[in-house]
Amino acid sequence: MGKGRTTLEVGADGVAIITIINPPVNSLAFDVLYSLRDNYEEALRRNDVKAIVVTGENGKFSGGFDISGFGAIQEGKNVEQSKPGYISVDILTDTVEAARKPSVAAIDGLALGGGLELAMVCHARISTPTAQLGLPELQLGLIPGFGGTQRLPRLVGISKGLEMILTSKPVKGTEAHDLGLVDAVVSPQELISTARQWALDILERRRPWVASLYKTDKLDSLGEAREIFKFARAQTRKRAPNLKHPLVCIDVIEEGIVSGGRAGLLKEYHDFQGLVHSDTCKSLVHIFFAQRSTTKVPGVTDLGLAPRKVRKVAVLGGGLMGSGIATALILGNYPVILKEVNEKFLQAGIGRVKANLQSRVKKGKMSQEKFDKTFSLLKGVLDYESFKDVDMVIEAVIENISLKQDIFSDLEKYCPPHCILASNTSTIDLNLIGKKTKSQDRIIGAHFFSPAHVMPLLEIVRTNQTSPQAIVDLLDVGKKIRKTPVVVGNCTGFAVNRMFFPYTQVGVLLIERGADPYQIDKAITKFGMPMGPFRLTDLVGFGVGIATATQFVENFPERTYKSMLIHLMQEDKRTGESSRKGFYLYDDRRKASPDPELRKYIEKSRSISGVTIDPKLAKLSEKDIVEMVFFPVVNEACRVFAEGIVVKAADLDISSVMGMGFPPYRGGIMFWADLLGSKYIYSRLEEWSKSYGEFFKPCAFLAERAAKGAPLSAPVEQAKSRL
Ligand SMILES: C[C@H](O)CC(=O)SCCNC(=O)CCNC(=O)[C@H](O)C(C)(C)COP(=O)(O)OP(=O)(O)OC[C@H]1O[C@@H](n2cnc3c(N)ncnc32)[C@H](O)[C@@H]1OP(=O)(O)O
Repeated sequence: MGKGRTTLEVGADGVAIITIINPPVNSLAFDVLYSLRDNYEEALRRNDVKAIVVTGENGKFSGGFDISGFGAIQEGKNVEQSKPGYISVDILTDTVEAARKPSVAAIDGLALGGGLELAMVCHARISTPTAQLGLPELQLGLIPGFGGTQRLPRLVGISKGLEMILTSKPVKGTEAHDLGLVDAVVSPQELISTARQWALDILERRRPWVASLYKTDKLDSLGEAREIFKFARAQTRKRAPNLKHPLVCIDVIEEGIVSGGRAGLLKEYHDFQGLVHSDTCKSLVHIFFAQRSTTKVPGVTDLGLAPRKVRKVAVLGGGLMGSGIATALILGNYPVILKEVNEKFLQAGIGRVKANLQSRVKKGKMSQEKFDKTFSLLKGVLDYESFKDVDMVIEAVIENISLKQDIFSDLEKYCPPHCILASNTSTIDLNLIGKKTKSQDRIIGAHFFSPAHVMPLLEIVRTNQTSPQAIVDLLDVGKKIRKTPVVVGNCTGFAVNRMFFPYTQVGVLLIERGADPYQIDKAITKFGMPMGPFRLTDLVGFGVGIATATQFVENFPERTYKSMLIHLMQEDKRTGESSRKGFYLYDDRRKASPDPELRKYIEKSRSISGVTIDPKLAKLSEKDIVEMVFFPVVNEACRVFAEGIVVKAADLDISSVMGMGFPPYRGGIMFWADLLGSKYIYSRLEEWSKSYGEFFKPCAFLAERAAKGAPLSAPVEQAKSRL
């Protein structure tokens, strides 16, 4: 705290350079903003200053408002509250933009959120070609709060401005130039000198002196603008039906277009204040930091170990997972050797990797040149000959213990002694996999989610013997291939599959007792999940579903729900989406529709389970459905946390969001649960366990936290010490 500031340096040419200094991203904390104000006032006062250039230290303009400062605002601690719109109106608009000395922003690296808003207040912007410029505030459940809703549409037009804000996607300096957001693009070496000269040129009227808030040339007529807003609202409602803040944002932009930029600024300030206190904002800010904290593992990443360089990776198995992993690795610029057992399988694997890359080319996400370069990083092999210089192996063969044991013992022979030996297993104990080797310290799980080149999560599974160095190395590789790695302990299902096994099981329990499967899926997707439990089971396929469920039934017999429903359907050659029949019927375009036939399977499995219809379950409210489906998930998440499978509750939040599609704007499973309260969740589970059995029984950890009224996400030690 208190490390952020700006500096002022006045050159012989009369240009004052104000530099933002607040590592690592020069975020605009309150101390930085007040320092900026003081420097500005000084520059405006001093006779030797004719013009001003604003820039950021270390090649980064600014990553925006200091996100860690939102906590203080939420608690009502900031000074800004005393004067509405103080920063946006008093400092940025009435001091910087209205100054009688011109300002130019010199942008390198990034100008995001408040950073870009500060740049837009300046009278011109010079950028490097690769700088990232954008307003990503909506990703935090907010709207731009320093005038971005007003100035961006005035600089780039309403449609483009809306698009940039609603998608939160930044543009590069070159595109920003084409859009009119920046005035010139130059190399980093020329940035400051060009900005200096530009500022003097503005002063001497050789360049236009533009106050963006009053710019109108890019604005559409009022009638056209209203149409654009109408369309944007309809799109937004469809894309994000549970979110209010994108609609608030459109209202704020519209206010400025209808009533003028200053009125827009005031509405922006007012609405921003409301949103910053919303659960959505709290949840998304939590996710922002939780995602960045997964790589901070006590006892591992605090030992001062540097990741070793991984020059070459071998992937064993070219099936769906192996080829996806190989794709992710070559996309991250790692040379990969893909090993298969015969030429046919090898060619199929290489073909899959190629298809994965080609689909990027087709979607315009990758150039042909980049495709050629990336694909050339892949080499197929049939033996271990070329394994002598690999630094990491990721095994992704079928789930067969003895096969994997043999493979790992071969790997120990053929790979160099420092090589990390990773397995992508999702079910087999890593200690068993490494049983025939003496390399337990370098055996580690690298659990990717399918499709591995798309899904963002990577579970890094450590055993009691995995060395911290191996974990640090895999964390680094994970980051380089753009995954969010979560370090987890070795147990059935690890974090994601373990906490989510009740998700599908509870669905079956409920429909056997009379609940409607389609109503359940509807309520769950309305809550924000990409799919309800039944649609998901269809997608995964009944074969995989039964195999996974068997693991959990064997390991946790007391709390798994045993039903014959899926088996009965499978016997009738219904295997889910791939057979076009599961809980739903599927047409040629994978569109799912309810199947009246389902009833007969449910009736049969009901009688095998020996349960009866409970009329209460036939008319569950949406709220009840959500709670009955997710509280057992919370219960299992509590067990995972209490057992130390993850080091902090936030890791479960990230695992649930990135591994299962839990809505990020609800903050992840544990954060969401804490908003509802441990007592409430406990009491509901307790009540259901009396009516519907052990499946719902709250675990000891949950009972303990509920008894104390303590949050579920409080650190485990801390909770224990309170006992
Ligand atoms: C009023 C205004 O309109 C409101 C706002 O401005 S809201 C803020 C808008 N800005 C943003 O949303 C940008 C958020 N940041 C990012 O997207 C990315 O961090 C980035 C693109 C700037 C950099 O990405 P990358 O290089 O991958 O580094 P990343 O690991 O994300 O961040 C580096 C560190 O900076 C921190 N950080 C990044 N942006 C920050 C911010 N705006 N405030 C506080 N900390 C920030 C991260 O927490 C991380 O800290 P750590 O090392 O202790 O974990």
